[in-house]
Amino acid sequence: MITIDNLNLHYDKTAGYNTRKKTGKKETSTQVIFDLSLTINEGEKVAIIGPSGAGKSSLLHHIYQQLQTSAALCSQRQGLVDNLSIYHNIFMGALARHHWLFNLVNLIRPFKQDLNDIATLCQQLELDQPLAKKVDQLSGGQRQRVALARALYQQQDTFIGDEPFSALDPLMKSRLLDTVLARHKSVIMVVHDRELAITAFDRVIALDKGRLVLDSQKQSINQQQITALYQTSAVA
Ligand SMILES: Nc1ncnc2c1ncn2[C@@H]1O[C@H](COP(=O)(O)OP(=O)(O)OP(=O)(O)O)[C@@H](O)[C@H]1O
Repeated sequence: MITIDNLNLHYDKTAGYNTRKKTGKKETSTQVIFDLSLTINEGEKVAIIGPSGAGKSSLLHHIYQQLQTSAALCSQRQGLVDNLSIYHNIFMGALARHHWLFNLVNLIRPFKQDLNDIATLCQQLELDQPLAKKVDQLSGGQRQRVALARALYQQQDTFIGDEPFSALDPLMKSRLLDTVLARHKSVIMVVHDRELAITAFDRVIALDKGRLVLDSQKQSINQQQITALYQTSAVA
């Protein structure tokens, strides 16, 4: 599904992420990923872990750039439109599936089918708020579930998530993760909860200071190695 070969990713203040080669001139950018090679096959459920600033979001951003229209992204930034309703924010996930005229009519006067589908989705995500409510009136955890619902409503085979449950309590986090895993063939997700990463995913990838330091299938994960990764980083 995706092959990354010796990736060196830089973050430039003006141009954002880029993969340019070193020129020898004075550097104006920061390198965030170093010599990273990785293959992720279709059907895999992969957790990306690592200490803060390790490069997890940068790697996820690069993966999404490669997959683009074939993957649904649920990023930390959410990108919700504050003065639109829950319904409208979630329906945006389906815009690419329909003709623009259908989208326009549906946004002005929602079709029953979409209203029902989105209401069902909200129930599954335990979001018990009126669909007409504007998202700027929601809590952090409710907003996170609207962003998650919008990504699920894209109905893609691949889900890419950057800690999409950070504002939720552990039990709800675990239930919603099960929903995301069940609804997608492939999942690549940054997960801050190490325990959850190890128990719920088939494969765990760890980054530290921009480098791939662990790539392990669930059955052969070395818990001590993961603990050490976070301890080393805390004292560094
Ligand atoms: N907008 C930005 N401007 C400058 N540097 C950035 C920017 N975004 C990321 N970086 C740099 O890239 C490095 C990796 O950041 P990234 O967000 O990928 O890490 P992360 O592992 O996802 O961290 P966290 O767990 O805290 O979200 C950081 O050290 C940071 O300094």
